[in-house]
Amino acid sequence: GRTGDSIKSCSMLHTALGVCLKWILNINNFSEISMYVFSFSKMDRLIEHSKIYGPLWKSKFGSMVLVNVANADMIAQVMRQEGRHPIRTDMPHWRFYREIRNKAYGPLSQNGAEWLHIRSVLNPALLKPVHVSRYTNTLNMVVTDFINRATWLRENTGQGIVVHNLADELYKFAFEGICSVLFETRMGCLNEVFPEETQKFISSVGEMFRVSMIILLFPKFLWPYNPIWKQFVAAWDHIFKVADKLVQQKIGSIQEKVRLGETVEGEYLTHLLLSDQMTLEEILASITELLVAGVDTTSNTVAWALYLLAAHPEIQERLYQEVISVCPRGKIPTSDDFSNMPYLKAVIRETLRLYPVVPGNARVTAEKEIMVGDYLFPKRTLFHLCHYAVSYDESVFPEPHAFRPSRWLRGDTSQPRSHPFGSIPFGFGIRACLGRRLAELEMYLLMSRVRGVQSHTRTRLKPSPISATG
Ligand code: HEM
Repeated sequence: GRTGDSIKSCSMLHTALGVCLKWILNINNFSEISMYVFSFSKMDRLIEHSKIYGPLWKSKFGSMVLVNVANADMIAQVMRQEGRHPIRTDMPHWRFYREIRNKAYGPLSQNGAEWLHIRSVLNPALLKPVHVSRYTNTLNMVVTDFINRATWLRENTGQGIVVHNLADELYKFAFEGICSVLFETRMGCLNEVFPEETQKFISSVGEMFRVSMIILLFPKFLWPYNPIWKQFVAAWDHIFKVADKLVQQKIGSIQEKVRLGETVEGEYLTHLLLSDQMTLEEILASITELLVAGVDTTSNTVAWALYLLAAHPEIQERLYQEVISVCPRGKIPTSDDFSNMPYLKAVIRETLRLYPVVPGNARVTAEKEIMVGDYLFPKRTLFHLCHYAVSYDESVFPEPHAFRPSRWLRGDTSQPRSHPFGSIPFGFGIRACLGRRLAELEMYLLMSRVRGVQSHTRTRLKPSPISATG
């Protein structure tokens, strides 16, 4: 639903903007640029380009010149030369918003030594498996609510067979899940009546991302006169307003506990507020950026995984057998159970190879010149690492279009081990995804219990013993 609508409105916007940009700004490659923003089918052009131009070619994005890298060895070369403070892009529009509103920067928008400091504070509670496993109960409650809601929707609006708008429902699930961890608060996204304020918050996040790439196509001096910039600012204002309210609520409840002499316990936000390693403004900025980075990514991956499973009953069956062997009779899984579910992990891993929600990522070599292949690139070269193209390179993954989770099983000797940089859906190195462990836990918890709601695909499935509880 949401994806379909946005693609429709995007293609109109695409045509209109293409004409305006060619005319006003003399930018001719809007189709190529738009593929980053709008759809996967257009991403296939990157594969075509890598076949035509080879593993390294230049292109333009607005006024920026990109060096595209579509070869696993060369991607490894770029990533292994990144210094102590890798830069993705300067994020000038995100930074400009923070400048004019006097806000702090978070892990996505900050660079240099300040970025390293932010990561050193945020990393432990999000990346260490032992810390992340503490969010299991919180997330399991969200999964239970999601399953209840999906079951209700299927029975009441889908003639007992279909859950309509599953992508929307998964988005709400991911939003609720991440808020429950980051703000230690339930937002009510899975309630029968969807809170209006939460809806506005979600719309603002979507709006901010939608216009974010478009702004980059205009020179900075034009931003203040551009209606799109105003939308961008309004969206961020709303995101920060709601995040600020949630953080203030948490501070209020901590103060109340201290006043009553009670022990203050909590998870992520409480931990950040109680340690004095960041100012309140910095905490707010970081939490907000974590939130915007963590919703679409997780929900889209689960949506693709369910779609792929529905098309591959034999893989679905194997997954189901694994899940019930580890969690029989409706046992709710814990994080420890996933070490005995290699196939579930492989299903998610293969989904991320086929549909990496971040199909390519950027690196600016700020600190030194770097060598890629036989070429020496100067400082400040902006590389676009084309992970999507490499994931479909048959010399890296034989039969690259096949959905084959067994590629990722350790014991599977039927195929050669893939190149370590052939598919890196969470990035690599010290600037890699901060939410990886949380996203994986959230996806495994959902996928191991969701079988009973997969009938959105109109495939009749055996009812899950687990969904019967929810
Ligand atoms: C399936 C889910 C996800 C995928 C595939 C994904 C993928 C990525 C990728 C590819 C990057 C860029 C890495 C690089 O440049 O080397 C990234 C960065 C980031 N991700 Fe994720 N992500 C996911 C979920 C999440 C979640 C749930 C959160 C928040 C809890 C999150 C927070 C971040 C942040 C803050 C960064 C920026 C890190 C930095 O610049 O220091 N991500 N993610």
